[in-house]
Amino acid sequence: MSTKTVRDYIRTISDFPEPGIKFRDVTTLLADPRGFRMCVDQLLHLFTGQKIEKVVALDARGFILGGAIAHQLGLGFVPIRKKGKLPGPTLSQDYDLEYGSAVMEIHEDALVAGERVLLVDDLLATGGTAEAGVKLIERLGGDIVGCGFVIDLPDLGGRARLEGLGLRVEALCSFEGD
Ligand SMILES: O=P(O)(O)OC[C@H]1O[C@H](OP(=O)(O)OP(=O)(O)O)[C@H](O)[C@@H]1O
Ligand SMILES: Nc1ncnc2[nH]cnc12
Repeated sequence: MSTKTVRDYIRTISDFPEPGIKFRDVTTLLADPRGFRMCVDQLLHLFTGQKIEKVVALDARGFILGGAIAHQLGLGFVPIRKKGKLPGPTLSQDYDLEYGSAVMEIHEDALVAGERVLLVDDLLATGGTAEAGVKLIERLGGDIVGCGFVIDLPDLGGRARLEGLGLRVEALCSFEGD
């Protein structure tokens, strides 16, 4: 019987997209039927018993997980997209990345004030992307139940940043000190 964990399915590629970055690649996790199911089931399990009304996920890798989680919970899904991709009226939020900076957007009518939201992405590094998502959700009046990630890179400070905002942060595995 296989004892592979979610972490075991993740591939590391050095010097992508820039020299010095160790890219933690979830495509190898998602391509494996057991790996994909395992990570969706484990994320769901972490939030069992919580009242969640919408699943919001971050462009682009977060959509794969967020869509599967929303489907499994029978909930609606809301995308937070990189600038210029959403067709309707949007709110925008600047953010910094481990390698660059960008703008995220959400449709103005994507959430009802007070709606209880689970925020999902594949990976937490500096937390800049997730914090932009948090700000957009909160600007629409959303109430964030928690933030779920497959991978945490704690050395980059994202978990501390989100927890400093009073948010519950859950990740299935971490890579640190290497
Ligand atoms: O915690 P941070 O330092 O903000 O980094 C984490 C973000 O970086 C990656 O997305 P990326 O911007 O590479 O976009 P992609 O999902 O479209 O590949 C990852 O999927 C997270 O969204
Ligand atoms: N090291 C990393 N690997 C994969 N995605 C990332 N997003 C930000 N940092 C990353």
